[in-house]
Amino acid sequence: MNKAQEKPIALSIRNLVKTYGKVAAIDNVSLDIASGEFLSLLGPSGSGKSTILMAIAGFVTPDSGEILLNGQKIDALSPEKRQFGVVFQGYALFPHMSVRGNIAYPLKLRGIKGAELDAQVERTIDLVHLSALADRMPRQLSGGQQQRVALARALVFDPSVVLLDEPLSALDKKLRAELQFELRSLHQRLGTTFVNVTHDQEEAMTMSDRIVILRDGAVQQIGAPDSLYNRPSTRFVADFLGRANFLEGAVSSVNGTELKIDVKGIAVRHAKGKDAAAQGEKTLLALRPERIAVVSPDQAKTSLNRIDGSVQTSAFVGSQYVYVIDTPLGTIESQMPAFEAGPLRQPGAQVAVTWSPEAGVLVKDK
Ligand SMILES: Nc1ncnc2c1ncn2[C@@H]1O[C@H](COP(=O)(O)OP(=O)(O)OP(=O)(O)O)[C@@H](O)[C@H]1O
Repeated sequence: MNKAQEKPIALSIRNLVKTYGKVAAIDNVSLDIASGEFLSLLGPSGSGKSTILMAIAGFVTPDSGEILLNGQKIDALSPEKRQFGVVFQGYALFPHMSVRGNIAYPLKLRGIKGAELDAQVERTIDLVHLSALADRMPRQLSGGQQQRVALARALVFDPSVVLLDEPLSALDKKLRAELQFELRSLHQRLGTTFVNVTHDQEEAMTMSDRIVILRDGAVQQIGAPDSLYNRPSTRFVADFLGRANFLEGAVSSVNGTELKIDVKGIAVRHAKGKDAAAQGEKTLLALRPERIAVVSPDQAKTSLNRIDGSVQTSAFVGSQYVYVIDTPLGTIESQMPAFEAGPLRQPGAQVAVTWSPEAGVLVKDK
């Protein structure tokens, strides 16, 4: 059980279904979101992320199932009555109001005035680092600054839950990375419950306490970023969250701690860990590229799996070398820290590919 799960449940989704014609946009989804948790819904285009978020917000009416906030059903409440903070792509800033005016608006709607209004607005402006820009109009702001205003507008009235739909997708890569970190830091200071929709795996991993992986409207796997990354249960999850090499084979022998897997006639050692598999069983081994080293054939340690091969493609990408190696097991991708790996090996170089029996994880082929 992770830390977030020990906290009280803020939002519960039970058996939610929403179909459009023959498409199940939400296919029987159940989820508990802990109070103070940052949860991301992650999946490819069309997997149902936005529809789930819109159902939570109250803009989409589910066919069946229920949504509870702090144990109370909210299905019949209008979006305004749910009192969530929202940052959606379509929710633009009011162009005729200054930054301060935009941020004050939700408080004015709620009848807050005078010194209380001013104090809450200033506190929120500080929180998102907009003090120097508070009197500007939206058109005088960059994309990232506008996103900060939108976030401040969603936070200013202290909502218990904030819903974010691809809040950073319009920004360039560097700014997106900065704001991901800022949002994470903001969340860690505030302890508000956040539900975030994204199709960007890095963004989900950076910001979230837990990630829900969706496919065709259904939940594939839920977990903390590290547990999903290190222990994906299916090929789809391993492939969607990061990169992976997949080796198909069958168990040729089992001892106390290790399996031997026959992959194209080659014995691959795999430390069982939590993976149980019986002799003869078909297996799919997922191996992250950064767990695979490319070394000179004479350097390979005997304690590791070791396959000879030749470099097909190599690239230097700043912190890492990326290799694609032709081997009798098929092509294998490796990523190695560049600072300790010597010079980049060129296409055609004869090498050995090595990895520890602990490096891989058995996944279901779906
Ligand atoms: N109003 C609608 N009418 C008909 N079909 C819809 C409607 N809204 C969503 N869908 C369908 O439901 C499925 C899920 O859509 P949804 O927008 O929730 O996916 P998503 O994961 O958010 O995708 P994206 O990342 O592209 O925004 C898709 O097949 C989509 O075409």
